[in-house]
Parts: sequence; C-alpha cells; structure tokens
Amino acid sequence: MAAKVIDGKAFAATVREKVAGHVARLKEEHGITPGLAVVLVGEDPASQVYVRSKGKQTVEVGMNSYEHKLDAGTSEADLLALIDQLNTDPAVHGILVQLPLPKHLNEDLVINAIDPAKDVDGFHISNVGLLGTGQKSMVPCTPLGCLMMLRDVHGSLSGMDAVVIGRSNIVGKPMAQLLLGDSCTVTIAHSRTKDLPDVVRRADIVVAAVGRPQMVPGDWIKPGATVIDVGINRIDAPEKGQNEDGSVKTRLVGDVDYDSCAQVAGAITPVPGGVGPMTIACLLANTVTACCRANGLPEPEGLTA
Ligand SMILES: NC(=O)C1=CN([C@@H]2O[C@H](COP(=O)(O)OP(=O)(O)OC[C@H]3O[C@@H](n4cnc5c(N)ncnc54)[C@H](OP(=O)(O)O)[C@@H]3O)[C@@H](O)[C@H]2O)C=CC1
Ligand SMILES: Nc1nc(=O)c2c([nH]1)NC[C@@H]1CN(c3ccc(C(=O)N[C@@H](CCC(=O)O)C(=O)O)cc3)C=[N+]21
Repeated sequence: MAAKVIDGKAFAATVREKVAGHVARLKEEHGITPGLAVVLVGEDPASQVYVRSKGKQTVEVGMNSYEHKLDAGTSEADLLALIDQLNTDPAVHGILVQLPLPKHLNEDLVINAIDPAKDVDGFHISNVGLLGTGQKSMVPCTPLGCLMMLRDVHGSLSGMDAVVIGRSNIVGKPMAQLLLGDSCTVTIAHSRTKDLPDVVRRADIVVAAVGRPQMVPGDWIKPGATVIDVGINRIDAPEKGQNEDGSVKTRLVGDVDYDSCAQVAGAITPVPGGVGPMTIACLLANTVTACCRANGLPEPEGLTA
C-alpha cells in the first residue's frame, strides 16, 4: 500500500486563507494592520529566496511587510539597535531575524534581544521556557506546521510513539515539546544515538530534522507510520542536465528517502511541498496571533498550538 501524501502546499494555502480572514477583520473592526519585520544579514542565496517568499506571502494575506537587509559586515551593536527600534515600533507585531547569522554575530544574544511578544520564530528563551512548561507562548513555525499536519492526519496523537531525529533548538527540541504536549511518548534521537534504525522502527510518528539528504531508508519505518520530513537539502541532479554556465543542475530532497519510505509509511510529507510551505504559513499565523495579543483581542482559533 502506498502512503497517503500529505500535501503541505495545499494545507498551507488553507492556513493562509484563515490568516487573511483574521487580518481583514482586524482592519475592518479595529483599524489595525498586522506587520511583520524580517531582518536578513548578508547575502546567502538560499536565505534571500526564503526572505523574498516570506515578504510576498505577508503582503498577500493583507499584512504589512518590512524587510531590513543589512550587509554581511554589520556590527552586533548596529543589529541590536535595529532590533531595539523594531521592538518599540507599534506598527511591527512580529520580528524574524533570518538564521544563520554571520559568524561574528552572537545568535543567542541577538535572538534574546527581540521582545518575546514579537518573537514570531519562538526562539527567545522566554518562549522556549513557556513552551517547556506548557504555558501560552510563541511556538516555532516549523514544528507548529508539523503538528498541524499530524493532527490533521490523526485527530488525537495521544499515546502514540513519536521519534524526532535531530535535537536543534529551532526544530528538534520544540517539536519534541509539542508532541509531548499532545501526549505522545517522545524519543529524541541525534548523532550519538545507538541503534538508530531500531529506535525509528518503534515509531508511529517519525519527524526527521537532520540535514542529511535521504538518510532515513524505508526499512527503518514501521508499516503504516506517519513520516514528517523537515529536511531541505539541495543535491546534484545530473539527470536534469546543465545550467547555462555549465554547472550541474540541482534538486531538493529531504532527510528521508522518499521513494522507499512511501512504500511502507501510512502517510508522508514530500519535499518540496511538505513542511516548507507550512513553515511560512505558520509564520504568518504567529504574526496575527502576536498582533491580537498586543491589542488585547481574542486570539484566532486553530492557528496556535
Ligand atoms: N522546512 C523547513 O521549514 C525547515 C527545514 N530545515 C531543515 O531541517 C534540517 C534540520 O535543520 P536543523 O535542525 O536546523 O539542523 P541542525 O544541523 O541544527 O541539527 C541537526 C540535528 O541532526 C542530528 N544529526 C546529524 N547527523 C545525524 C545522524 N547521522 N544521525 C542522527 N542524528 C544526526 C544532529 O545531532 P547532534 O546534535 O548530535 O549533532 C542535530 O541534532 C535541515 O535539512 C534544514 O535545512 C530547518 C528549518 C526549517
Ligand atoms: N529565523 C529563521 N526562521 C526560520 O523559520 C528559518 C530560518 N531562520 N532560516 C532558514 C530556515 C529554513 N526555512 C524554510 C522555510 C521555508 C521553506 C520552503 O518553503 N521550502 C519549499 C521549497 C523552496 C525552494 O524551492 O527552495 C518547500 O519545501 O516546498 C524552506 C525552509 C525557514 N527557516
């Protein structure tokens, strides 16, 4: 039996539609337009693509988008001054600093300088602590998108065995917290995990956030399990031929080997068109949520964890 393909692109469109509805209501009933500021330091081409697509979608749902592009050599003091200014700007409800930052900038320091109420990435230590203690917080976009898709597939996740491969602060750890919050029995695996294939074989839910192209083969997957592939890896695709400059064409793959996993899994997210689009949709959702909270208005339903 081939797995059900979880269409993240279509799901993200429904999330954006809900967001657009809330934005329209905020404008009509309260004269408020939510605003999202995105800060990009340096010229990393992949980051530029994401930032452009975030800005475009922000405007499409009716919100204001503020892009701040700083050159790679920007000093920490200048970046902190910009964050300070965005923290106090009443038109800005969400702030995202695109990661990774150039090496001379201290990521923890920069992230923790963001007003936690505007931290739509959910990376500030206050939000991390709130999530870990089950209190209302800003929830990181990628894990939130994964959770929404899992709830859509299963309804309740209560009692399911979940294995998260990867323990980063931006994906693995918050994903594990959210699954625990939905009463899964959660295992976090990482590069030192013994017998990873056996650990993964126990899982009803596998979330792969490793950064290694096609690392998880189908024979690690329990028949019928749900596989969420967070990985975004660009690999050479000589079968597609060459670019005009003679370089070999590339394609995107996830951290799971899609073809073999789709043979065994009950449901699986593709790459592209899975977790990625949901991440951006959840960023927009978090911005509306932040805007409602900032104005003492009821929060939109179904857009938070
Ligand atoms: N779709 C989306 O919206 C997003 C996609 N991504 C993608 O998700 C992937 C993960 O990102 P991120 O969490 O930031 O990555 P990190 O590099 O920060 O973390 C990778 C994790 O994988 C673990 N790991 C590495 N090698 C192995 C291995 N052989 N076996 C088991 N575990 C291993 C590492 O373990 P250890 O801690 O021991 O080193 C680490 O915990 C990347 O492909 C990234 O591009 C990321 C963010 C958003
Ligand atoms: N502060 C911060 N917050 C982030 O959320 C953040 C970040 N920094 N740095 C980089 C990672 C990566 N990330 C992605 C978002 C969307 C897609 C996405 O939409 N991907 C499309 C494909 C896009 C393409 O073709 O390249 C897809 O999977 O279908 C991917 C990856 C957010 N990140």
